[in-house]
Amino acid sequence: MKSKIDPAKGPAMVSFDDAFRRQLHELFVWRRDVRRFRADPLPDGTIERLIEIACLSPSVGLSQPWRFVIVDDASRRRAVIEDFRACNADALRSYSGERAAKYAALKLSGLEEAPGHLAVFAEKTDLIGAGLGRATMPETSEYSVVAAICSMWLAARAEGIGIGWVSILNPERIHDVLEIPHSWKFIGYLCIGYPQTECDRPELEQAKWESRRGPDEFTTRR
Ligand SMILES: Cc1cc2c(cc1C)N(C[C@H](O)[C@H](O)[C@H](O)COP(=O)(O)O)c1[nH]c(=O)[nH]c(=O)c1N2
Repeated sequence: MKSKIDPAKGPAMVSFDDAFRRQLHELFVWRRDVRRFRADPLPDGTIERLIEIACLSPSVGLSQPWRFVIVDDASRRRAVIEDFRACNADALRSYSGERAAKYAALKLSGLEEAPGHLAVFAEKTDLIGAGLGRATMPETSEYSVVAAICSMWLAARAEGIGIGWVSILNPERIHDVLEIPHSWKFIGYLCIGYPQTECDRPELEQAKWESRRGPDEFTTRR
């Protein structure tokens, strides 16, 4: 990718004002994990553009370990949906009583309706970055890919597009269905499309499964 720096003028400066910062905060508040999609298709090139943004994300040693697989093929999509149904049924069996009833009522993927399907992997063996930063923490490859997904998630929301992350899947089955090299680790399966509704609260909170807690609960000082 070409740098935007003009060698004659030096690096371009960019700054962000208060109005932008307020809007950015709204973007964080209104980004949602979306499971309910409208049927409208995504304009051509949308997923490719979101991938381009994801590729601007930080990565350990600049290793860019993200690998994206746009899943268009109907039979592969069906196989992913079947795998989700099987894994979700297994997950339901792990709960009992009121929790089980609540779990059964949740909608935990938009796989059937979403116009876009994107599987995301981390390449663990590639030499890009020459191993910098990974020697003691090889899992930083996966962290880098999660960072890329988060960038894409926010960028999509900024243009009214919803993303839903599906992890109720068997990674080995996803590898088989999509014919993925063994060195790629499955990170997540994303449903992409226009959301039916907008909300500033997580759907799991609305369903009284869990609530978003304040930062004090997760922050300490040493
Ligand atoms: C790694 C990972 C994996 C999953 C998720 C997220 C992440 C980060 N989430 C979405 C999750 O439920 C959601 O982010 C939280 O409930 C908070 O809601 P908002 O994202 O703020 O709308 C998610 N949601 C879902 O319906 N099915 C799923 O399989 C998963 N899996």
